[in-house]
Amino acid sequence: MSPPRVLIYLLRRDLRLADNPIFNEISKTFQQSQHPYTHLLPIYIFAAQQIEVSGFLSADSDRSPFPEARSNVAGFWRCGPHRAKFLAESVWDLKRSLHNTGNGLEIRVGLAGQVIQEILTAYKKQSVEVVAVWMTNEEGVEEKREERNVKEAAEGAGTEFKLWTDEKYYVDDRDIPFRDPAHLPDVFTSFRKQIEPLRESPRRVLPPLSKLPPLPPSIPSQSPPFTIPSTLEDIITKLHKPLDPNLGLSNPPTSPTGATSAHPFHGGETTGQERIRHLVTSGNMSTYKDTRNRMLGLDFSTKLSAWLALGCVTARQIHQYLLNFEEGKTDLGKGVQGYGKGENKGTSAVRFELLWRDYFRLTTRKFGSRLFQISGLKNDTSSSWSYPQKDKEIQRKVTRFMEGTTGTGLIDASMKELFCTGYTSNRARQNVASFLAKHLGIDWRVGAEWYESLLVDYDLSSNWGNWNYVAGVGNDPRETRVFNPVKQANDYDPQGEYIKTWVVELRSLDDPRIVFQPWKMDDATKAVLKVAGQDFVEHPLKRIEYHVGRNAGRGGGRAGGKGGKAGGSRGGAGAGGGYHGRGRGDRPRGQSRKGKLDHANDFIDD
Ligand SMILES: Cc1cc2nc3c(=O)[nH]c(=O)nc-3n(C[C@H](O)[C@H](O)[C@H](O)COP(=O)(O)OP(=O)(O)OC[C@H]3O[C@@H](n4cnc5c(N)ncnc54)[C@H](O)[C@@H]3O)c2cc1C
Repeated sequence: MSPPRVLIYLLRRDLRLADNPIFNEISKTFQQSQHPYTHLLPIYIFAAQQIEVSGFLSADSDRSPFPEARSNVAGFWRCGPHRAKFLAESVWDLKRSLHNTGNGLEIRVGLAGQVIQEILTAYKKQSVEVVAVWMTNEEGVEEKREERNVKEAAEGAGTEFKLWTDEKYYVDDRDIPFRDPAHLPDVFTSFRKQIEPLRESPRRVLPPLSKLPPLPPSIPSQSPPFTIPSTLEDIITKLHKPLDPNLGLSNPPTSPTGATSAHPFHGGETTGQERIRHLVTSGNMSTYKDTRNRMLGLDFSTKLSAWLALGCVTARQIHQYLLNFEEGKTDLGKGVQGYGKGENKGTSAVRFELLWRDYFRLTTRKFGSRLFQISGLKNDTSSSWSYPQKDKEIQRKVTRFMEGTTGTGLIDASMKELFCTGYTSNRARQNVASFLAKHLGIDWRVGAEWYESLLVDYDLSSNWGNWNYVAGVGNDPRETRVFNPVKQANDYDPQGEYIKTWVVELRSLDDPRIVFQPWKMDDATKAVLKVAGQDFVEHPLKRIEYHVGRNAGRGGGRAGGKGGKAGGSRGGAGAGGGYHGRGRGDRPRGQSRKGKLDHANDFIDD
């Protein structure tokens, strides 16, 4: 038998078998009679700079050689519990799938360059030839450094290195109409127009894999002081171990009875594929345009973001499912509204949003480290942001923001939901980001870092790009845009159902206007609700000037008594006479005294 020739594939955010350019190539070449390599070693590394790995220490007395994986500005854990779990599940799902193909996946912790170097050194000692190290590229300063480090490690050992373009985006890199990232338009609409028609833009998904080479006969083990456990449950436990469950908050939100997660999903390619199929067969792809701005429930939006972020599914796979449905090419979705009838407004809107994701990724490529600077992509040094590090009062505000006790209902509900579940809707995210940056004037990066820590779907470009955008230092052409979270709650949560789900103290209120701004409740109501003395009713961080008119909520929100009666007491629609007339709050839609309000139904768009 000829000696093994090993190919190492370092997996990153490409955690899938299907539509994966590297696995596709490996499978193709393995069919040939002359194999360029005899064995394949897929490796996933929990990257110590981004995920705290001290939970993997072999003994309690061991010390991690790596600094804690905390964020730059506010010092939060960079990968909080929700994403850590989803990521571990995704890695494990791939391990299982690879195992079923006769291969497998090795899990390591550390810094990618070092881990690869150690493996190459160990193989050298055993006289095992490693023919190449392959990995896919990512945007981002750290990600690029990681690529350079792995390249150096490989080439230093005399091994070929190849950086592949992952094909997980909607428009393939080869089809973007410019090569130089500097040519990316600074306004999304201009970019979109270069790409349209969107339905024609994606490439076809890659063919299914046949066979993959086996794992090498010997595999160097994880270097001390770490040990990799052998079950998914243990991996999740180790990832969670260093994280204080309260994440540093003295009054962390707790999941209220009856509040269910909008994102109860497990990570991995298998569940990602199931989710896409569910969206097609339930008709939710077709109704997406009408439901996407909702905030409660499983299916108002696709919830595909976390799978997309880790590359468990690709945007063009989603597109392919949509095409098949629109053209009636498979039975999936047969009988559902829109089946076989071409693109509809729902499927078109999904494509539109997937292009936003591409756009933010290209923005990272264009602007590099400016994405993380307070002056943002615009290099705007004119705003004076408050820095929590320098001021106890600002720190207190940030804590209340994170705990969801600001006194603005929509913001508080979203922050509590985020903490408890790792997810909150796009509508809520826009309001939260605008509230922190524009209403509180606090360093927006603190919010971006809190999201990085907590979001199950955290994605470098989508997160930092959106925060830049909403904070007014990114590529939103409407510079002065400010979201009014009271108006937004009235428009998108007219009965206050979403807010009441997460701000449990408000559940018995029947006046949505008080739910939107609980600090407006009268003393009697505070007493009934047992909230007297609490910050969110006594000391709102912001008293936002917006009065909900008599027809509260387009969906028929009820206007209760001025004091916001609790639990079935007096105060039905219109009772008490609060909020009559066209006062300041009844300005034409989309306008406020200070800056411009967003337009009610807009996408994050042109
Ligand atoms: C302040 C802020 C931070 C955000 N951080 C992230 C993040 O870390 N990761 C992330 O994936 N998205 C982020 N988004 C974008 C968006 O909120 C989420 O993609 C979306 O809410 C995820 O839910 P969904 O999959 O149901 O989205 P859907 O509404 O079903 O959209 C379909 C897909 O399109 C993409 N998409 C939709 N809206 C956007 C957008 N505005 N920007 C980029 N891609 C988009 C996502 O991949 C999403 O899965 C952020 C938005 C804001 C305002």
